[in-house]
Formats: sequence, structure tokens, C-alpha cells
Amino acid sequence: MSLTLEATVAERGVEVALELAEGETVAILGPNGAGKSTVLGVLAGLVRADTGRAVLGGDTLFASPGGVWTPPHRRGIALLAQEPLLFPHLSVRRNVEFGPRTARASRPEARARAEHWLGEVGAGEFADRHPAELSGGQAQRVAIARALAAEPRLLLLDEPLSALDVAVTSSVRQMLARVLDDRTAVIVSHDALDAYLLADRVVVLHEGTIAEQGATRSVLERPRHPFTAELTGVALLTGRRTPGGLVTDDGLAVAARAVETVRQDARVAAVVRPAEVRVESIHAPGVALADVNRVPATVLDLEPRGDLVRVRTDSLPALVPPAAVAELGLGPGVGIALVFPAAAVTMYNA
Ligand SMILES: Nc1ncnc2c1ncn2[C@@H]1O[C@H](COP(=O)(O)OP(=O)(O)OP(=O)(O)O)[C@@H](O)[C@H]1O
Repeated sequence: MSLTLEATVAERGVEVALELAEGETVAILGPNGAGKSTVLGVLAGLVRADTGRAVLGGDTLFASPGGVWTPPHRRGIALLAQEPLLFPHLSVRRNVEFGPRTARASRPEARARAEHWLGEVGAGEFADRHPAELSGGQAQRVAIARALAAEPRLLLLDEPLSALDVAVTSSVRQMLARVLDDRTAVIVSHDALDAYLLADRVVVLHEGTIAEQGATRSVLERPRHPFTAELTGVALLTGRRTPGGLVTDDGLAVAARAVETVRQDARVAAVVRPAEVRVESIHAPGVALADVNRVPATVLDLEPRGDLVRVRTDSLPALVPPAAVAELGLGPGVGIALVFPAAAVTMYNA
């Protein structure tokens, strides 16, 4: 079922245009308040757009202002929220039968569909329990079965993994990858891993508008917007192409490696992985090599990241072992040199 959407919601500063091909899953990524939930709300019919229209498989969901308005329950869209929101007084099986029953399926048919989807999401064994007897991960699996049993033409998922314990997110994500395969779906997330594993395409929203979009790997591996870079943990540089690399907008010359044809002087973006940036004492003798960058910087703060420490600076961030922090006496205000080879700077057209 293909989808097109164009919508503005003035009160929330949102203006977007989206297209989904049949069977495609798109991830909407963006910082808090970017408008991600608003876009889902507009599609589901919970938020009214001031202008625009949406068409799902040839049926107009809305045309604003003043045109067609299909009420939410007639759209063939299921919206799955962060919290499972199961009916507490019904058994798991009855929860999942609910959609087919309201669509006038017979009791045996509704039961068969519930069994099928509970099996698909790995929740068959708790069919007779009540929601209060489920863990968070189990309840979310049941909520997904309930959404799918209604046979939606479009599935919307609003951060479906964010309320779960870290220990269960990866198995629920794996299950989602299976049920989203070949399904037209939009998933809102804060997590690059969700996009990599669940989405064919990503749309990055920033302050209500689309900052960038495209095939998942191409957007995440060659980001052009700082938020996208932050999401994948890389540092983003933007500037102009020079013979040996680029000169950034604030005048820093960086040796870099182009991963596609980039014209001299063209606008470029480049990413550096913090793990490839070494921190040295500012007093260490500098290496004068054309293919090694040595950039003076001042430490802003230190943040533990697993067994490493992220050193945020007024230039690029670096990811270093705790021993290096101690050895170099790193702390806010300390002057250092960031050393990274040209080969660690991936440059492409902005
Ligand atoms: N019910 C509402 N009424 C008015 N404004 C709202 C309402 N809900 C959200 N907003 C505003 O609309 C904008 C977009 O919010 P939205 O919830 O869509 O963002 P989001 O990207 O989903 O954020 P988050 O990741 O925090 O959930 C924000 O400026 C927000 O303050």
C-alpha cells in the first residue's frame, strides 16, 4: 500500500512531505520536539493538518483545508505507542481478537487470527494471561500482535522499543524486523540501530522540517546534518574541497579522503569517527605529514562511554581509554592536540 503525505501543522511548526512505496519501512529520526509524533498523529487522524493531503493506496485520508476527512477508525492504520496500552480487563488472546472482532470477523476467525499473530510475535504461550501478568517486553509483543491482527494497511510505530529494558530490546527489535519485512510502515525512533535494522529509508526531522532523507545506509554513513551525525556518534565537518582535503567553515584545513567524486571548491561534508582521533599533549613534537591531521583543541568535558571516555573539545571529539585521560591530565580547559590520519576523514559532496 503506497502512501503520500504533505502536511503543515502551524501550531507545532511542522511542514513535511513524505512518500512511501508499497512494502517500504521508513524511519523518522529527529531530536525531541522535532515533530516526529506529530507526523504520525496526522497520518493516524489524531492531529489535524492545516494544509496538505494524504493518500494511502489510492484512498484520500484527508485533504486540508476543508476537503476529505476520513475518521481514524476508517483509515486502515494501526498506531503502536511506546507503552503497550493493552485492555487490562481482557486476556492477551481477547486483546488481540479485539481488532478482528470490531471489523466484524466471526469469533472462530478472530481467534484464528489472534493465534497466528501471537505466534508470529513469540507471545503464544501467554495467550491466557492478563496484561498485569506480563513483563514490559511481553506486553509490547502482544501490542504488536494486536496491531497486526487488525490487518492495517499502514503500521505506525512511535518509539516501540524505548520503554523496554535494554535486555529485551534486541529480541523485540529482531521480531519487529521480521514482521515489518514487506510491510508499509513508519517507525519513529531516536536510535540509529533501529533505522539500520528496521528501515529501508530514513527521514531526519529537525525543527518540524525534513533535514535530510534517503536510503538508510547512505544517510547514516554520509550524514549532512549535525543531528544525523550525532545519532551515529560521528563528528561532522562541513566546508569546501581543497586539493588535500577540505577547509571547514571556521577555517580549519583538514586532510581527508574523498569517497566519491568531489569538484575542487565544491561544498563538502566529512565525518570522523571519534575512536580514530588520538589525543596528544599539546607540547608533544608535532608530526609534519601531509596525510596526518594535528589540530590544537581545548577540552570542554569528559563523558564515560562504556570502557572508554568521550573527550568533548572545542574542535572534534575523541574517544580515548581512561589511562590516556590520567596520563595527559585531561579535564575542562586543558589544551591538547587531536591527531588523526587523512584516511580517517571520509569526505563527500554536501
Ligand atoms: N498537543 C500539543 N499541542 C500543541 N503543541 C504540541 C503538542 N504536542 C506537541 N507539541 C509541540 O509540537 C512540536 C512537535 O512535537 P512532537 O511531539 O511531534 O515532536 P517529537 O519529535 O515527536 O518529539 P519527542 O521525541 O520528544 O517525542 C513541539 O514543539 C511540541 O512542543
